[in-house]
Amino acid sequence: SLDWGYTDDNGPSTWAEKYPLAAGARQSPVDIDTSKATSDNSLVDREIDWSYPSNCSYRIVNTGYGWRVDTYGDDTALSGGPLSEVYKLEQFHCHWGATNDEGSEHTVDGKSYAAELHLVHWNSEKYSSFKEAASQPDGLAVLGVFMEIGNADNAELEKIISLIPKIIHKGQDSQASFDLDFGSLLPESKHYWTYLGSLTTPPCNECVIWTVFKEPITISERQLEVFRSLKSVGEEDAIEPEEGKLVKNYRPPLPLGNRVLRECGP
Ligand SMILES: CC[C@H](CNC(=O)c1ccc(S(N)(=O)=O)cc1)c1ccc2[nH]ccc2c1
Ligand SMILES: [Zn+2]
Repeated sequence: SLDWGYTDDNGPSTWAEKYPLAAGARQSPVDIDTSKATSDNSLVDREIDWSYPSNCSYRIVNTGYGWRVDTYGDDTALSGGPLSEVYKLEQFHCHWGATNDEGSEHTVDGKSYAAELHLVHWNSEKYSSFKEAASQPDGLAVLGVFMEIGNADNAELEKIISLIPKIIHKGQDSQASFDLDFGSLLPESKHYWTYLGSLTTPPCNECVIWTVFKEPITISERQLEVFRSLKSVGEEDAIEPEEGKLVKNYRPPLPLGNRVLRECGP
């Protein structure tokens, strides 16, 4: 069985047994209590700036915990906002729930969204590899984008969704350099919250500067169902067809504690 996962016997409440960092004081996700967010001048008009060439995505893989698109970071850049250096895009992935009233990892005043997209970057100015950066307090920068159910398909997401039938089982991947307009995967408004946190999956390293956009993007119910058709087990694991489906892969919020939650944007 999986070392960790999202079922009752290996889910988030059990992670600290094997991954002690999961019990730390700087864990993610958190509930964004908007009354606690400070819009101090430290971020005033320090908008977050990103630049991604449309051909930087080269592979989609079923990690057993969801899908992940691997990217060439060379010509990508994330800077500004809470970041002091330029970070490069390493990969992006998504978290979702079994029903549409749950699924995001961060919540806003207790409200969950149907899913949450994570664009994972690393501090290539200070560190020499993603893995090294993942062991540093300012090593990674993750952009969180809420996804809510809309009537129309999200055309950019459809390019990813059309590849999912090729990676139904854990470990399968598809080398597809697909053209993606990241602009459509990010909200129009650059209004965001930011705080210091962690990876939301084991080993839960406390190495992430989180930036969560306030404005959600939309995804259709059909597209979300395709995410839920992924399996957490390999092709060789002979199990019942309905078993092993990745119907949910989100970690519920952890206490913000005495961390500062900053807000920026119009
Ligand atoms: C250090 C962990 C890392 C694997 N995990 C991740 O890269 C990762 C990235 C983002 C998020 S989220 N949901 O917060 O955005 C969660 C996990 C990782 C990277 C390289 C490694 N080499 C050997 C082991 C190993 C583990
Ligand atoms: Zn994530």
